[in-house]
Amino acid sequence: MISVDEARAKILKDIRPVGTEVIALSHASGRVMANDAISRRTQPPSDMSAMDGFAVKAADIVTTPVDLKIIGEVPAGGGLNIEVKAGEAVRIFTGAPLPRGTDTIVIQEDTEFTEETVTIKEGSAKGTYVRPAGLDFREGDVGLSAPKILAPRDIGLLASMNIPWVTVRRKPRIALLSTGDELVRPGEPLGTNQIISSNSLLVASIIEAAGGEALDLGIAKDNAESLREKVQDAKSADMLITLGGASVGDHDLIQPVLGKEGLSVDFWRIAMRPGKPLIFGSFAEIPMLGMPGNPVSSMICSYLFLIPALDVLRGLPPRHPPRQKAVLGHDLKQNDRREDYMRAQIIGEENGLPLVQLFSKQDSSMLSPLSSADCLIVREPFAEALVKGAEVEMIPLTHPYPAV
Ligand SMILES: Nc1nc2c(c(=O)[nH]1)N[C@H]1C(S)=C(S)[C@@H](COP(=O)(O)OP(=O)(O)OC[C@H]3O[C@@H](n4cnc5c(N)ncnc54)[C@H](O)[C@@H]3O)O[C@H]1N2
Ligand code: MOO
Repeated sequence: MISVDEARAKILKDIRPVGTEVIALSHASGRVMANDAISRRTQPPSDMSAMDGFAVKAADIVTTPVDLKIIGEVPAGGGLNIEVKAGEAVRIFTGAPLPRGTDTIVIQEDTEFTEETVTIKEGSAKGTYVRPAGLDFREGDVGLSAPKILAPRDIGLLASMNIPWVTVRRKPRIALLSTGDELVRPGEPLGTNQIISSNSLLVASIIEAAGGEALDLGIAKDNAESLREKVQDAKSADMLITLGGASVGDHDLIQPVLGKEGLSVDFWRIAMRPGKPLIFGSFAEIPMLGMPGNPVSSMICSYLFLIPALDVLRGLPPRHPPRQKAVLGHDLKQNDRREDYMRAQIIGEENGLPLVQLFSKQDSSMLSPLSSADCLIVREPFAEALVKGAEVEMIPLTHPYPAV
């Protein structure tokens, strides 16, 4: 058995970013921009007013009150081709360009005005409420550097830079193949002793949350023909994930059957719990993760290995699940040789840290405690027994890692 860190390094070493595509900016939120964004315009394009009021010369309003002659009006998007002279002012609105000769805005609340004349009641320093040309960015500026996951505010910036199309990484296509005679899809007729294939939807949801596209290849029966037939559709994907059949039982067919179909195994079995029988290799020249069938095992393997693999496929640096300190709400016995990822709830706070309580049952088949867990408590191999109040490492099951 290899360690979790070795497994992660081996998986990430073999994965390469997928290709790019050009898409409309309106569809680019959450996608990974693959080329730097260079601004196609200057913003603001000229000196602009930040307020509704009057454009004046600062030199005219050093002493107040003072009366100025109104010689015109300029709205946002408008323009006034005149030169403002001493003793003159222009009615102006937010977002409008400053007329030539003016350098300061007086907000209308600080004035009294008729059609012809404005009385400036309070002076303001030169440049007040003026947004100078290029305040935000200039044509030719690198607005955003690639690679970058485009957030809604980035979409706003690119739009303002007049970039209607962006080059992004394709969404990595991840084929998901469930295996097992006992499995049926949710909502389908259920035979005696059959269960629902929950893993494929669970893992597909993680893939979607982490920026990929899941291709559900369905459920292969526990026989060679069914597995061989169903796995063919994986060949158009960027990565294959099999669910179940990874262990040593007579019906665990992933290695014996796919081995004859070109599966080359890099490693099998990790010193971790749950997730021990994870297989990593390549199938039809695409990376393949053979996840254990127990639902919690496939979720934790996805969290530790699949999400970073998706990062690399998307051309991003791979993330580690975020870790933080927590305080144990009870004693905990020593650990064996497998690194343990234990489901727990946050029940309060102690010394400024979350106080955690592990679920009494840690069976890797159990989805109810997984669903109500707030975090995973990580225990190193051979960790010593701990008493209530001891510090432990925890992985919160929340953002910024995709919440699962
Ligand atoms: N003799 C040994 N037996 C087992 C070992 C071992 O080392 N020696 N490892 C155990 C561990 S740990 C795990 S984890 C499981 C993994 O087994 P497989 O990957 O072969 O998975 P299956 O046997 O196919 O299924 C295990 C369990 O999960 C259920 N399952 C499978 N697929 C799904 C699905 N898509 N949705 C929901 N549930 C699923 C399946 O019905 C089984 O109950 O092996 C241990 N055994
Ligand atoms: O290692 Mo298995 O994944 O515990 O149940």
